[in-house]
Amino acid sequence: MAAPLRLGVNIDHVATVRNARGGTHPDPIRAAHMAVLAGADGITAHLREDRRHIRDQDMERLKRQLFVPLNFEMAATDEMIAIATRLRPHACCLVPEKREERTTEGGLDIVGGAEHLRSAIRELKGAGIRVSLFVEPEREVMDAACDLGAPVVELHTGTYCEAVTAGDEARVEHELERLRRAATHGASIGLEIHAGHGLDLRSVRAVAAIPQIVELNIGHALIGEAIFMGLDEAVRTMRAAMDEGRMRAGEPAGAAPGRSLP
Ligand SMILES: CC(=O)[C@@H](O)[C@H](O)COP(=O)(O)O
Ligand SMILES: NCC(=O)COP(=O)(O)O
Repeated sequence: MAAPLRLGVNIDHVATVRNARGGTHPDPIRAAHMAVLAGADGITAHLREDRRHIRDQDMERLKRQLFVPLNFEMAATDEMIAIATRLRPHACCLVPEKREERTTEGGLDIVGGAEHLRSAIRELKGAGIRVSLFVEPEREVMDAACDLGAPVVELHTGTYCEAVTAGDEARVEHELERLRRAATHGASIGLEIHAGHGLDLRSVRAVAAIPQIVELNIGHALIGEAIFMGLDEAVRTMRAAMDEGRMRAGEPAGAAPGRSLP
């Protein structure tokens, strides 16, 4: 039987709206608390090098105030590693970052960047942080992540989500199959499998149905829906869609709200 499926709510874009006016409203930490009350199992925040949304103080406050696991997304730079090892969040997800990009454009280059990543992983693990690598859903990438000593991978779902948005059924099936194969192989070699990027109410069920995936991290679509239905309702609706996807595959519903991560 598959493990329960956790929901990590990414609050980056609450900070995007706050920063548009340079003040303190809306507060991403208040949003994090609301998301947890609505059923989020954890909170994800990406401290980008250019601080375009989440800021250092947000990470400090999240670490101090949250009672659920904090997943700190970051590039594997010396600056970010120093911040993370001082804050000691539950988890760090290492992501590729380009200053000019609108959002994360692909998984980490874990072959070209292997030696740098290996030492970043070692340092973060040494601080007691659970490390995950944001990667493309490919078999060789799973093997390389395992070789680097990462206990967790987050499969990049962006390409699959683009196919869903385009209504291209053949591509949707192709991308889903890549995710299924990578999840199956990754779990078989001992990796914990997460997934995320671009997921919304149309795309989430099929990913939730992949039994090896134990955590989904979702942000932009949720915060966008919150404008129309409120954050509480948006999180509950997403949670219900995830559980529906999991159950369709004959698996149990998701984790109970507030359940702690391994
Ligand atoms: C790694 C990932 O898929 C997301 O967290 C993404 O990095 C979000 O970054 P933005 O919120 O800046 O789009
Ligand atoms: N790692 C993915 C994440 O945290 C959320 O990505 P998105 O839903 O904002 O695209």
